[in-house]
Amino acid sequence: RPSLSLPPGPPGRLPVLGHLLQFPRSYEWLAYQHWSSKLGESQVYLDIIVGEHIVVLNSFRAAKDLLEGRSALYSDRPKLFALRDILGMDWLQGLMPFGKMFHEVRKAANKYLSSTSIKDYQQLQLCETQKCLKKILKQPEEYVQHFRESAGGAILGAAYGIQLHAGDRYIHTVSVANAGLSFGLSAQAFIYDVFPIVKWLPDWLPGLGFRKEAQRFIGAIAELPDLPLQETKTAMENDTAHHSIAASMLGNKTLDQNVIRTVTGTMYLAGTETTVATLTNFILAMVKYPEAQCKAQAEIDTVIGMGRLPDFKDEPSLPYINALVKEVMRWRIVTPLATPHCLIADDVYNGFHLPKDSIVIGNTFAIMHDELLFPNPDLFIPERYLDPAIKLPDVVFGFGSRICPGRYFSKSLIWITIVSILSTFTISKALDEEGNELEVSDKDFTSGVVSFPVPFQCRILPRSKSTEIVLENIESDHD
Ligand code: HEM
Repeated sequence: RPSLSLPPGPPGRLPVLGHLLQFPRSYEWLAYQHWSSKLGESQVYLDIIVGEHIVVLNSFRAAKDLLEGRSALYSDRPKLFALRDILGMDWLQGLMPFGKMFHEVRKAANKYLSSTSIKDYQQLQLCETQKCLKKILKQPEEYVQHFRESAGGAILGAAYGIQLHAGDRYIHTVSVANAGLSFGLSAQAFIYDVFPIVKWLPDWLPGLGFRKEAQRFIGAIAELPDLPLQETKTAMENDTAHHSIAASMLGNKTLDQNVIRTVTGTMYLAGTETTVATLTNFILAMVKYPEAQCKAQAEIDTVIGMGRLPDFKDEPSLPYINALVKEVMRWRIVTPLATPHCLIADDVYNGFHLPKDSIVIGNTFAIMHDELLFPNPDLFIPERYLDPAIKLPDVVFGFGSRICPGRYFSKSLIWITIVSILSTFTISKALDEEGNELEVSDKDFTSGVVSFPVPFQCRILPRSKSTEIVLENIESDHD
C-alpha cells in the first residue's frame, strides 16, 4: 500500500507546511470543485502539515462508493478539538466518534425521526406554517425572521412539546449556538488539530485569541441541550406535557439520559438554520424565476383551488410542486460540504492510497452541480425532476451511516411551507421609489457550515382578496 500514490492535490505543496497556504479560508466547496476539474480527478487530496490529511470527494460515484459502500470505514468524525473541548459541543450527535454511544444515539434518532414517526408532528408543522403565512401578510419584509420562528416552533414543538412565542430566548440561543458551530469549524479553530501543542500555549500569543472569542458562544451552546429538556421534564411532572420526542424518550426507561439530551438537542441545533436557509433560497428562486412560480401556482389552482389552504394529503397530486421543492434544495444547497467524515483505517480506491485518519469530505455542492448529471446546474429548472424514469442522485442530506436523520421531518416542513406560500402569495422583485424593479443577485452567498443567500429585498403580496380572507379566517385557529 505505501507504494501506491496519494490522490492528486493542488500545485505548490511545501515540504513541511504541505498545502497549508492553499487551504481555502472560505467557500471551500468552490475551491475543491475547481481543483477537481483542473486535476481531472474526482478525489482531491490535501495535506496540511505532516499528519493532517484531507480527501475531498467531488463526484457522486466516489462519494457513493466510499461514504455509502464502505460506510463502516468512513463514518467516524474528525477530532475537532476546538468545537468539542473549547466550545463544549461534545454532546452534538453530528460530532460523535463512531463508537458505542454514537450507535445508541443514532438508533434512537432513526426511530423517533423515521418517516412514520414524523407523521405525528405534521399537524404541528401545518399550524406553524399557517402562523407564518399570517405573519408574512402583516410584515412581508421580515420573512426570514418569520421562517426562523416557524422552523424553530415546529422543531421545538416536536422535540420538546414547547410552544414558541415571538421573541423567545430559544430563537436567540439557537442562532448564537449555530454561529458558534461555524466559528468552531473555521480555519482559526483548525489550528488546534493541526498543531496540538497550541492547546498548552497562552491565549495572549498572536493568532491564539480563539479561546477568548469563543466565550461569546459558550453560554448558548451549554444551555441549548439542557434548558428545553428540563422544561419537558417539569411539564411531565406537572402532567402538562404535550406529545413530543423528548416526552416519548423520557417515558422509555431503557434509554440513557445522555442519549435523550443528544438526540433532542441536536435536532434543535441541526434543524433550525438549515430549514431557514432553504426557505430563503426558495424566496430567491421565485424572485429570479417568475415562470416557475406561475407554473407552480397554476398547478395549485387546478388541484386545490383558491378556497382552501394546502394540506399534506395534496402531495401526491402536485408533481410540479414536488419537483420545485427538490430543485430548491439542489440549486443552492445549504450544507455545501455536508459534515466531514473521518477514515477509520488505511484504504485503497481507484489505485490511490487513502491514509487512516484522513478527514473525508463529500462535496455535496460539486455533486449536485455536476453538469453531466444536472445540465446548466446554476439555473433553477424544476422540470429536471419531472420525469419519474430518470433517477437523479440526491446527496443534499449527506451520506451513509451519517446521513441526516432529520431528513423526513425536514422535507415535510419545507414542502408544506413552500406549497402554502405559493398558494397564497406572489413573490416578485422589490420596487424602488420610482416604481422600477430592483435587480437581485443569485450569486452571493455566505460561507460557513450553513450557507445563506446574502440578504435581498423582494415583494410578497397576497394573490387576491379571497386569499387574504382565507388567511384572515385561519387567524384564530393557531394562536
Ligand atoms: C434543509 C434541512 C437540512 C439539511 C440540508 C440537513 C443536512 C444535513 C447534512 C448534510 C448532515 C451531515 C451528513 C453527513 O455527515 O454525511 C446532517 C446531519 C444531521 N442532521 Fe440534518 N439537515 C437538515 C435538517 C435537519 C433537521 C430538521 C434535523 C432534526 C430534526 C436534522 C438532524 C441532523 C442530525 C442529528 C445530524 C447528525 C447525523 C450524524 O452525525 O449521525 N437535520 N444534516
